[in-house]
Amino acid sequence: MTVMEPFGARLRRAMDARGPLCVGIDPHASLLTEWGLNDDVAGLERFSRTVVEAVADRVAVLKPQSAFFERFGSRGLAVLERTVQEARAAGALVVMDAKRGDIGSTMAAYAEAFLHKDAPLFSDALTVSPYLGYGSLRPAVEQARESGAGLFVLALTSNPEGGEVQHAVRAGDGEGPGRNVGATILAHLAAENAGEEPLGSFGAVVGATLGDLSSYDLAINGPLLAPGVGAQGATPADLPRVFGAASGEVVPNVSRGVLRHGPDTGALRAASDRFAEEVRAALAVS
Ligand SMILES: O=C(O)c1cc(=O)[nH]c(=O)n1[C@@H]1O[C@H](COP(=O)(O)O)[C@@H](O)[C@H]1O
Repeated sequence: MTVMEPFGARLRRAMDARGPLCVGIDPHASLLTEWGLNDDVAGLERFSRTVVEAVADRVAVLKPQSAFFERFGSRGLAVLERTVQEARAAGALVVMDAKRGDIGSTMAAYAEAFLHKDAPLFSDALTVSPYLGYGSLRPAVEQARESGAGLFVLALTSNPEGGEVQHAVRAGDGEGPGRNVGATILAHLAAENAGEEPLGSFGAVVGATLGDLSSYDLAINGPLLAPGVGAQGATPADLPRVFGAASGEVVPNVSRGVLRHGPDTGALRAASDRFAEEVRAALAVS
């Protein structure tokens, strides 16, 4: 049996070859309508195929948002399976954005669904929520290691409501004041990725919308998925200010900012290329 190279190594190579941009496949009902498609399974399939055709051969990562597929039940999930397979076949890494999180024994089943090498929805990485406690993600970490896959763990999310959980300060552990929950998640990830080269497989989600993050230790030796560029108001030029010395590990995600240019594949490609170029210029480490 061939064992797949770890996700972190595959991602590093893809980022170096293609640039770090991640394009989200988020088939909102409103976008289907804007594209002249019906809000049904056929519309969903055309939308997703078009995005894959337009950009899967040029961006490092595609991130389908599972909710927009689950909306259509089993037929929507069948479209999601094909989308993942076609995107991977075209050379993109796929991050399944399903934000799963549960008690450990149930988490093992979620991990099997998305990260077991024989799973119909096998993806290169999965977004997960650590808010049942980081340790509840252990089975997903183990499954990812076994499959050469990765995780993106919600640490500091892009939405304004996230702070009430993620900025909460834990009681001190006897060695000084406690740190906030987001920082604790980052510390767990740094431990997970320790010693991995060229990059660990266990990434954090850190919103590009959050402004100066210099009070956080973002050096987790893993990728930082940064949603919020485009429709949520962040720009590629903001990235160095937000991520500082960790900018080289940032995978900025743009969904609606690219998708609103469809349904023409050329226009989608051009929009993705523009973001890719702006990101590359902004993150160029001198
Ligand atoms: O995990 C994510 O991808 C995610 C985390 C986060 O903190 N904020 C966030 O917007 N996302 C996702 O990133 C995408 C952002 O989409 P746009 O705002 O259209 O670019 C959506 O699929 C969100 O679900």
